[in-house]
Amino acid sequence: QISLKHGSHRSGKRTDATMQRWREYGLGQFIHWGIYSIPGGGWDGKTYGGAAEWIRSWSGKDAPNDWRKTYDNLYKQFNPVDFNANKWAEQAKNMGAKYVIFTTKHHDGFCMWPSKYTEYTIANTPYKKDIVKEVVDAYNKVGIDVYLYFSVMDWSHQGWRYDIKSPEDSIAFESFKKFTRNQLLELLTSYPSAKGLWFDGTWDKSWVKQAEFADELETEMRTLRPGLIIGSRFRADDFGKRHVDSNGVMMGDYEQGWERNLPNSIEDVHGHDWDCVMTIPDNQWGYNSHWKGYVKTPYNLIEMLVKSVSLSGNFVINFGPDGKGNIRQEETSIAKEIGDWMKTNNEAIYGCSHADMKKQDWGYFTQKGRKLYLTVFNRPINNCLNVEISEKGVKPTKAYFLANKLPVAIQDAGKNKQNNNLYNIVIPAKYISDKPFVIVLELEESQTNEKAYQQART
Ligand SMILES: C[C@@H]1N[C@@H](c2nc3ccccc3[nH]2)[C@H](O)[C@@H]1O
Repeated sequence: QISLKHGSHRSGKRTDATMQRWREYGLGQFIHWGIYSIPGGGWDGKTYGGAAEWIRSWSGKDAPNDWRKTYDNLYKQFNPVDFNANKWAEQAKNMGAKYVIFTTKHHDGFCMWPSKYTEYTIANTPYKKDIVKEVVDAYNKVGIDVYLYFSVMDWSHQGWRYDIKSPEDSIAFESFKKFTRNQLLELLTSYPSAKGLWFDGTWDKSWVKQAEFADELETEMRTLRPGLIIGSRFRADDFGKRHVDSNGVMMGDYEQGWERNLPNSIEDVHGHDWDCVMTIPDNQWGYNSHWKGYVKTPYNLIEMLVKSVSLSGNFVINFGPDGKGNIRQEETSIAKEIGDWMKTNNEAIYGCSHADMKKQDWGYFTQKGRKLYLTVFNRPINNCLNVEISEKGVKPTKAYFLANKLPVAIQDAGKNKQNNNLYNIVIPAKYISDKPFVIVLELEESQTNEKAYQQART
């Protein structure tokens, strides 16, 4: 056990109601929208390969000439005439998202809210109005919780440094730290209904060296907003360790490392709460006019969602509106397809978590109470879903299609060395589905609970 002043201040999951609500979301929407959405990964008719929200950082042959000056003047033309936060919120509601993470400020430093601490904000654009407020109000109105994305790294601020290598760096970075704290307290004060902050841009040495400052700032924010949810990406510990501290204890309230990546087994999760944030194309968060490479289908994304919930995590799908405030057609049709699936099957997602069951090839188990939800992606040729019930002596009581409650047969599938609690759930051969479907398997009360209950009665 290494003695730490600025490591994790809690071990194990948070048990408060606010965090339990977060745990039950299942599906979230990420929105990356900012000045980078104007060029959309290209300029002067040329498109570039990198992640479009990083376009300000491109240079040389990868960017138009004199690009930095051009980029830094783009805000003067930011006027998203098609932006309608209520339309976005409606679409997210229909998709089945329970929370949204919205970019208040990305690495380029442009603020989508009228911050008092810099001129580089929405207030100084033709649009003028407070976009963060419009998004918060619209999403809250339809019952979707809002989380504010905030990039600590801020290329627009004079005091930003990638590392602190001189007294000058140190003085500059002190002004940057003051600015960052001011903006975070400003966001929490201005948007009190925001449930949490999703931090990014915290990997550079300059910030990693601020263990004490970041720890105190986190404490200050949590005091200002009791229940605030902050992930493991915000701060590093006394020795620069991120996400988990030098004693292997997770920092923050949930593991925030699953970016465009998913855990593969419950062992990868280490008992943490976690979210996975995922792009629809390969690696574009901000709007890119020319998606290159593979674009995930609705069913790729639904499988990732079900896999996330089966491993007790949340799955967050990214949308990148264009410079005029339109959500592109590809994203709109994916949202619709996912929403249609969720309307039928969301009972297998909301409030569900990992089931202690052996992973099967046909798909995934999620669980809520004594109900197991079997989401089938790979229907076996013999129509038999193998199920091994891990809880000793616990038997299934009934099985049925979630969609229409029609019963399905449960076959005892004999015994083997490791487990004598094997069953086949038999899908009727005549049942045809071109989409993933869910079978509910209800279990008896667990023996341990039952025994405890009986003892308690005596
Ligand atoms: C949620 C995502 N995090 C940002 C990001 N910047 C990175 C730099 C290096 C490696 C991964 C990165 N992800 C992406 O721009 C997006 O905002």
